Amino acid sequence: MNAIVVKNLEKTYKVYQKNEGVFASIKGLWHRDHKTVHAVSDVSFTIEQGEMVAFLGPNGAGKTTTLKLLSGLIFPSAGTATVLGHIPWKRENEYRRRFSLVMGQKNQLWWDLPAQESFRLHKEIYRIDPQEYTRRIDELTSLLEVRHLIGQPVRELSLGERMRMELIAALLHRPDVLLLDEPTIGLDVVSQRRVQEFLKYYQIEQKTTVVLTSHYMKDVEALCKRAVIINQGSIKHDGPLSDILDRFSNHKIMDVQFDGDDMPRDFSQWGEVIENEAPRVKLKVPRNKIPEILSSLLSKYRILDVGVQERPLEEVIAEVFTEHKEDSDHSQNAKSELQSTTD
Ligand SMILES: Nc1ncnc2c1ncn2[C@@H]1O[C@H](COP(=O)(O)OP(=O)(O)OP(=O)(O)O)[C@@H](O)[C@H]1O
Repeated sequence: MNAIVVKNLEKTYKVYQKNEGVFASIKGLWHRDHKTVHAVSDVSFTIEQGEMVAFLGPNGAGKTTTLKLLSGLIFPSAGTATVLGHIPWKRENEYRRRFSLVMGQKNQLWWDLPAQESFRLHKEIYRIDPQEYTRRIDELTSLLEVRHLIGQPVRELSLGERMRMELIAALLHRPDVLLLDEPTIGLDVVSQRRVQEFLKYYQIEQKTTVVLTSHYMKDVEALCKRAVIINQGSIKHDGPLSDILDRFSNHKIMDVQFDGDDMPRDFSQWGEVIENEAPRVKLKVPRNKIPEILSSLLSKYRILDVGVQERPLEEVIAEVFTEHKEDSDHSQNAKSELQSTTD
């Protein structure tokens, strides 16, 4: 059953353009120039109940805007979306009780008070039974290892501790849908790992539907099987995470261990050297040429060991983003060229 259904969703903003100079400022009093920003244009996807999906894209791609639309914080310019059968921007109380939005860059807890005061407020807002509340606080604080910190003002907590408190506040009412916008941003590797492990455990236990945006591919690899890639407001890929490597990476990494000095000086005919710690070399090789390269190397050199790996997801995704940016830059250039020839 689908938990989230998004169809042709659009969000445009009209942004005031202020030109430089005194004259332009005075002119701006009478006449204002505007430009239209297409934060999200024609986005469609569905997410099944209990699925955990990565929502990926470069800066400014439209991820946060989509999550804000799904939370009902903003209204769309066009299109529809339902989350658990509710239209988010109708802001029905029943819907508010069933989802949570966590933004890594925004503090939702009271800064000067201990986290437990914010938790108590959530208890009242969501009308959580007192016994159930105590049970959930116990469970969440011990899973996230912050039980000893709930009496300390939030401003005194480290970023990682605060983020864990934010997650507790978001999960106290047991939402069926959890929207996570960069939940591990700025955290050190240990805190990131802790948050990942917690989310993995919690999602399996509670079967919560989760949409996760993260620039940190370790989060994505650890937590999600499916990825939706958005760039410049529209969806570029939607499918299993493993497909991204198949679809977008034409290369693999070949790790070759030569026998002592019996190795080539120049590898250019086989591939690009990624790492050379002679007698061990890592080569980026075309995916479809692996058997050919291997037999060529084996026929010329004594090789002790060979391994073939996928390229790091991080690298491939970064390339996908750049490719789409270049595509769009090219089409933009083509459009302006066309414009100038037709003018
Ligand atoms: N309130 C707003 N007014 C005008 N433009 C906006 C507004 N909110 C977002 N935008 C623009 O919409 C586009 C998408 O922004 P959004 O915050 O959704 O991107 P994002 O994918 O979340 O990026 P990041 O990874 O940097 O957080 C950007 O170009 C941004 O400048």
